[in-house]
Formats: sequence, C-alpha cells, structure tokens
Amino acid sequence: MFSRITSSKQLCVVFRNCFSTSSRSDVKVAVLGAAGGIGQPLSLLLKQSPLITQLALYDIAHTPGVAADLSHIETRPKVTGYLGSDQLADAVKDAQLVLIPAGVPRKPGMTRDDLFNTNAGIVANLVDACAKNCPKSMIAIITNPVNSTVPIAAEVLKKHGVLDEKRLFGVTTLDVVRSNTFIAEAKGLDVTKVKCPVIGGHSGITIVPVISQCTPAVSFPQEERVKLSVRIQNAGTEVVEAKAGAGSATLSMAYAANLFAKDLLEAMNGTEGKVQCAYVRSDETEAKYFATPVLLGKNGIEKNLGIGKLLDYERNLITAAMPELLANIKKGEEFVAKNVK
Ligand SMILES: NC(=O)C1=CN([C@@H]2O[C@H](COP(=O)(O)OP(=O)(O)OC[C@H]3O[C@@H](n4cnc5c(N)ncnc54)[C@H](O)[C@@H]3O)[C@@H](O)[C@H]2O)C=CC1
Ligand SMILES: O=C([O-])CC(=O)C(=O)O
Repeated sequence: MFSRITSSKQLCVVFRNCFSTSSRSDVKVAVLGAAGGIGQPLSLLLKQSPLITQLALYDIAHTPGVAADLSHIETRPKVTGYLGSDQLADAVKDAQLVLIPAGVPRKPGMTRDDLFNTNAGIVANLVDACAKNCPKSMIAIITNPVNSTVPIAAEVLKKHGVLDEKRLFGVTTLDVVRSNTFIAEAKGLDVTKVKCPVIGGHSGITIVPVISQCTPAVSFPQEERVKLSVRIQNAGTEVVEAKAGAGSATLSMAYAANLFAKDLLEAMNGTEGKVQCAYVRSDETEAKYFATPVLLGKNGIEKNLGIGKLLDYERNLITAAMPELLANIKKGEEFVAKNVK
C-alpha cells in the first residue's frame, strides 16, 4: 500500500484512514464535579475513549490542574477545563452527554438521603445549566441520593420545557458491577462472563438484585441468596466504612460510570444491542422512577426491558423497597417545586 503513495497529502489520507475511529462526528462529553474522587478517575477513563472528541471538565475547584494533566495523554478527546459557576455554561454548551458526579459523599453513619440537603441544590443548579445550554444532551446523574436527584433533574428540565425522559439516567451500574463480582466469587465463575441485573433504586433496601436472572444461571440455598442480596444492598456502606471518613466508592464508581458512558456513546453512535440497568422514568411499578435493564439507542432509552420474572423473595424485596423509594422521589419533586423558579 505505501509503495504507491506519491505525495505527502496522500500519506496524510492513508495515515488518517488507518488510525481513524468508528465515529467521525464531534462528540462532546462534560463531567461536572470532574476534580472529585469519582470525577478524576472517570475523566481519565473517558480520556481513553475513541468515541469522544471533546472532554469538558467542570468543577468549582482544581479543574485547571486536572485538565492540564489529562490533556497530555496521547488519545483522541481534546480536554478543556472550566472552573467556577461563571464557566459552567461554556462547559456544558452543546454537550451530547453530561455526567454528574458533583456533590458531597457519605461519611460512616450517614445514609445517602442524609446528603440530600447539600446535593439537591447542586444537582438542580447543574441541570439548570444543561437545560439552557445543551437541552438535547443525555444526562447521567451519579450524585446521591440518586433516588431523589434524578426526579430533581427531571423536574428542572420540565420547568424549562426540555425534559426528554429517554435522555435522563440515574447511574446504578455500580450495583450491577458489584453483583457480578460477588456472584463470580461465590461460584468460582469467570467474572467477565457474569451478568446480574439489579433493579429498583440506589440506596439500601431499595437496591434489588435479581440473582434469579443472572447469566450464567446460578443457584443458591435461600440463606445464601439472602446473605448475598444483603451484601449487594450494603456494598456502598462497606466501602464508606472501610474508607473511615475519607468518602465513599470512587474508583469502582468511576469504572462503572465509564462502562455506562461507553455503552451509551456506542449506542448513540449506532451500535445496536447495548443494554444497561439504570434508574429511569418508569411505568413498571407504582414508583415513577425505577431501575431496570434498558436498551440504549441513538436517542437514549430505546426500550425499557422491564422487571422480568422474579422469585417470590425478589418480589418481596420490591415490596419492601417501595415506601422508601416513593418517599425519596416525592422529596426530590417537592424540592424543585419549592425551591426552583
Ligand atoms: N451513583 C452511584 O452509584 C454513586 C454515587 N456516588 C456519589 O457521587 C458523589 C460524588 O462523590 P465523590 O466524587 O466521592 O465526592 P468528592 O467530594 O470527592 O467530589 C465531589 C466533587 O464535586 C465538586 N463539587 C461540589 N459542588 C459542586 C458544584 N456546585 N458544581 C460542580 N462541582 C461541585 C467538588 O469540588 C468535588 O470535586 C457523591 O454524592 C456520592 O455519594 C458515589 C459512589 C457511587
Ligand atoms: O455508598 C455511597 O454513599 C456511595 C454509593 O452510592 C455507592 O457506593 O453505591
């Protein structure tokens, strides 16, 4: 091939074709809270994506350093840093995907709902900027309490008249990642082959692992199934306690959010068959928002794949989750009604 090249222009074309990626259009991804415990490793993982052309990093502190550091990596996304609220609009302007890990994490003894008073306003403010500057963007909320911050985001977008429920996600991928890991460990399986859906919400008893739908199929005596399910529900707390005041899961969360973002970006780019569990607007139960596996497509959620067949034990977990989930959703919606113009 190279023997027939006669000019430097031709060489450039060959070089570009050899190293081109599957996507040629501009894809801007913004990370809000990019200098944090999740934001930094997540941005590092996203910087390795050939599907992203611009990686916009926003935070209220430290973004110039994080952006300068990541910008030296020899991968496709161009990194830009934005610091403070004056630069928020530019950070999200025309983004196709906004990932939000901004806000405070738990300390031992706290529930995710204890973060509401600080994080509700942060999420409302960031989503307000998205509504104004990238109204068609996919928005993936990582900030806790996810059970409430997703309804907050929806209500803010609704106030601006730009809510598209198919483009709004609460990121619950870490629950699936943990289930896969714990089941593989318990059964001595190749962890890369284990896929266990987790449905419901993203806090304590609202997290509902559906071990009966795991592939490959696994069976446990009831006592062991209960122990494993409870461990999955409390896995976030396990990390909070191990970190002893220094925050919650950051590295595994960055891994999980990158996995979710990668599948969503690929689906947006036309790859079919991408499925992830996510906390989304739902008609599956009486809860307006409920995590289930969703088929991703060019416009976000292509199809909600639903709850599927459950064991009585798993159905009882949903029943037990419902009061807390409904209260969390109501709290988020009321926050916007009372506090956001
Ligand atoms: N969805 C999930 O599965 C998980 C969610 N989380 C949640 O993610 C959130 C972030 O956790 P970490 O990164 O560990 O916390 P962190 O404290 O290390 O980082 C948070 C970052 O947000 C920034 N920030 C604060 N207010 C902001 C604002 N108004 N605008 C932009 N940035 C702002 C801070 O400057 C900081 O850099 C927490 O709410 C945590 O509970 C954590 C793990 C899993
Ligand atoms: O437990 C927390 O506070 C953070 C979180 O959501 C998780 O690790 O699942």
